Amino acid sequence: MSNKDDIKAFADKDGHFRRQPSKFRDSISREAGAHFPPEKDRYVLYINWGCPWANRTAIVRFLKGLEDIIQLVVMDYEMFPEGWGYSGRNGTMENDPLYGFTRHRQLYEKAEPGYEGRVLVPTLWDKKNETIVNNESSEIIRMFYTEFDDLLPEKFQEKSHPAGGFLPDSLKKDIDQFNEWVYNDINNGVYKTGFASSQEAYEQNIGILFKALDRVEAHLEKSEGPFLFGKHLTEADIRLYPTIARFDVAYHSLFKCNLKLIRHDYPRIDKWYRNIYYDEGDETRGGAFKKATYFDHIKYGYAGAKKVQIVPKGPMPDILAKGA
Ligand SMILES: N[C@@H](CCC(=O)N[C@@H](CS)C(=O)NCC(=O)O)C(=O)O
Repeated sequence: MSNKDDIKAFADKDGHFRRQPSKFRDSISREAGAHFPPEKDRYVLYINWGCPWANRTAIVRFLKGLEDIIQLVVMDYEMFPEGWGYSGRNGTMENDPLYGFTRHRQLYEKAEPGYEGRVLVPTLWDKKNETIVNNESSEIIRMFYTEFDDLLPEKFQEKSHPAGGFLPDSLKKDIDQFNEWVYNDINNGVYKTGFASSQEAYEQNIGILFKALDRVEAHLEKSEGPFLFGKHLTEADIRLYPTIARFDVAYHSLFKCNLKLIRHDYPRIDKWYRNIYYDEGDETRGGAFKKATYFDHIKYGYAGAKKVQIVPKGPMPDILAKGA
């Protein structure tokens, strides 16, 4: 294994972390003749509960009511020497339910013998063609919004969503623009800060990260709320949530993103976050976000990624109470 393949040695020579693009980029499509058409019991979503990118996809699977259509396989939060895998600990699977594999790399090798790229979660697997459809979360969530609608009851279809879908045409441009800086400076910004291997790279990225959080706080001040783009949940909320849910409990300590805490210093972001986490109504389809948030997996997962033996306990509680 070369240094570059080691998740714990992410930064380049100049000290800056640069994320590698995901390799598998096919699509499930409801168009006639599609190679990966939407079908019940055909696709499997592999995740762990620590990973924020995997978290988005699990959230959308719940939000769309796809639980009976797309199988979910939850691996350990621990990164083994060979990468992601199975242990049966903490409610995770004991091994791959399709093939009995103990490491996720074996699935990538089944899809592509001799595979040498990164073994990532989330992974969307096609049981019929025995291959990986896609391992890029931003694309997987968009397939989940629309491509299974013919198999879903009307209430879960995009046309029934009060805003016209999680990515409504009327907001698509604004949400795409919002996603872009949120991805660069926040979702990936925490990694650029946490995996920086020089003081200069760390200080540069932590400044960018907190400026972007200030920008979200200002955005929420102007928006009618309670969501980022108004009265209804959209992709912008789905993509920001996993990072905020990890912020105080993991990034603040383990990734040294410690200029401020969400709960103390960003009242609007914190209110937005708690509203989404605790919601059990129609907007979150009965609590999709809480169901997909496992604080212990997050804390232990990031401690493992940073090779820290002792898992920081605080701040407590993991999330402030509903009406606090
Ligand atoms: N751009 C990808 C990133 C996925 C990703 O980096 N996942 C991490 C876990 S949080 C992973 O599997 N890392 C293993 C590695 O890089 O070797 C996505 O959004 O799906």
